[in-house]
Amino acid sequence: MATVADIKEELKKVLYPGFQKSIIDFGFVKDVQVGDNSALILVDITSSAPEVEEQLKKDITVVLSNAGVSNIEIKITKPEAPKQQSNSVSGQNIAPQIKNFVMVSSGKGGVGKSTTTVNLAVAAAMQGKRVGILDADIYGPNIPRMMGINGKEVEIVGNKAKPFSAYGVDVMSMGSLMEEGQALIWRGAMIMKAVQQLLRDILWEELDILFIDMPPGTGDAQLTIAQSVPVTCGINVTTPQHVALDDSRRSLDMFKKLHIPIGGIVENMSGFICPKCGEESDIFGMGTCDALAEQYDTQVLGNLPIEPAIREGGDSGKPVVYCNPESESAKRYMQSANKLIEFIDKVSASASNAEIQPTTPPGVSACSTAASGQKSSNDSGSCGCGH
Ligand SMILES: Nc1ncnc2c1ncn2[C@@H]1O[C@H](COP(=O)(O)OP(=O)(O)OP(=O)(O)O)[C@@H](O)[C@H]1O
Repeated sequence: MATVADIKEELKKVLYPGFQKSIIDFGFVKDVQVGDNSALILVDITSSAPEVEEQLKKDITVVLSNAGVSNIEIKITKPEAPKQQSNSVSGQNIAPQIKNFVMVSSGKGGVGKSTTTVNLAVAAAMQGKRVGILDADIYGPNIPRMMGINGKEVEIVGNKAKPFSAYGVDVMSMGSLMEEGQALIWRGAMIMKAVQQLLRDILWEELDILFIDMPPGTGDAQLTIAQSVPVTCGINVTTPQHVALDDSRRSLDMFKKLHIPIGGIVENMSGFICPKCGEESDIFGMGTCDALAEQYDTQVLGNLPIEPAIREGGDSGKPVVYCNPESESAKRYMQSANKLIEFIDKVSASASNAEIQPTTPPGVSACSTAASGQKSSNDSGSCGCGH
């Protein structure tokens, strides 16, 4: 017969959905009682989402059945879901201690979105702002490497995770919380839950600006963030080629549909600065974002050249803006951050997400019916609701 200690040992295999830690390590298992081939497990969780409870019941049952326990009773207590009227038009903010949220997006991967996030955030911190980075790029969370905190253990305080601190910036990444490759199979409801946890279950201090590095494209994660907090503005990172600009338009259209003010466009890999002679030459094109910015009634925050120092800074966890402040790119990141801060100051007071609140119950996105057992109209992970 399994003892209480045996059962607890087995429960260490049950990870809290969206996190790398087990329900035992989180301290969520409040009581274990064993009888003749039976076990009663009491679990107290912090999420009110029904899909988290469902997932845990399934995982606990599998683990204990495999250990030979046949009669398993699981009781899960959780906080009551926030009340929401079906026709709710009130805005939501699940991280009210943060003054401004900046969503950093790109039409596609590899254009330098994370690099830009890191350098703009560090530049803003160097200008005296209290800054955080939330790496919500679940498909390629590379902020930890770029900020030099790769592989560091997350500190848990109570039921929450403490952000890391690097270059004067608070940082938390999906990459620090989940197993490698774990998110690749995520769809709809799981992505939304994970993204909300990054805002709610992380011990963010009072911040002036939280930069949110989004997964490329326009999907569930973008919509969830926009519904969960009033995003002050969105910025788009793109390379200058016309094919890249087409993808950027989708990303800029998404900001418009989500009622997010567009803070500007960063034209990355705009020309090449030779490390030997310092001369700037055109590779992918330069200045192509000016027309795009005009079309969307916004500004170009900066033109960042291809500069080996930027890539080296990313790979070695030493952001160029901090570690090589005399470089041309560091100066341009500083100017871009300045422009962004000016924009934030202008629109901060009016940031609201009241117009995009879901009319579905909490925990179920207006865009995904996965949690209610129906198949989503768009199973590719992107939002199918027209937003
Ligand atoms: N201006 C630049 N000069 C030189 N290298 C750059 C520049 N911008 C980005 N890079 C390099 O390009 C690579 C891709 O950048 P990054 O990871 O920031 O892109 P991303 O858009 O966030 O990609 P993904 O969304 O796929 O994670 C990195 O190795 C980065 O160091």
